[in-house]
Amino acid sequence: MIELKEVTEENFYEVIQLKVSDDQEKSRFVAPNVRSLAECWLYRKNEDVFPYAVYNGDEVVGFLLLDLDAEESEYMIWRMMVDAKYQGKGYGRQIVEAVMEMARNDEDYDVLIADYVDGNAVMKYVLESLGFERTGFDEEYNEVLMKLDVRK
Ligand SMILES: CC(=O)SCCNC(=O)CCNC(=O)[C@H](O)C(C)(C)COP(=O)(O)OP(=O)(O)OC[C@H]1O[C@@H](n2cnc3c(N)ncnc32)[C@H](O)[C@@H]1OP(=O)(O)O
Repeated sequence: MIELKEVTEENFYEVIQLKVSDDQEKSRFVAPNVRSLAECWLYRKNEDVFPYAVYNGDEVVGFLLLDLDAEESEYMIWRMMVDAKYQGKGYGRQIVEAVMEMARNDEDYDVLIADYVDGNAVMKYVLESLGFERTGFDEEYNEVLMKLDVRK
């Protein structure tokens, strides 16, 4: 079972050392975690971006970046990744399920969105199998836009 914990001084180095596979990196499925953390600093005044270290027991196995849009009542999985050596063990699915639970427990929010780069078969499968539906395609970023109504 995974656990989401705030990124702190304690786990920061582990988080930035996490890596996806070479193929996933070449396909640009996700930005490096160090960039995501830099973006958290950039947008810190908005107070709506939340980076998490994903733990399995004492080990940091992945990273999650949430972006909350209160006006649109939307939770967004901006970025998520599982280190290449921990992939295929169910952690990716558990991350999405954990965010679904957070959004459901937050009465101000109705919708969860997550966009993936076209060709990311694992992310497509995980989101579709959890009930997300395709709402469009972003030509600029080559991303499939996915949405889940968490109130249904
Ligand atoms: C919003 C965004 O951030 S989109 C970007 C997401 N991040 C990335 O793509 C970065 C690189 N990839 C990763 O970090 C990981 O592969 C993740 C996060 C996408 C998935 O994490 P994992 O821990 O490997 O996933 P998990 O073990 O939960 O398996 C997911 C499912 O995909 C299935 N799967 C594996 N390979 C494939 C494939 N090629 N095609 C379709 N499904 C597949 C698995 O069988 C599993 O199915 P199940 O849940 O029914 O058993």
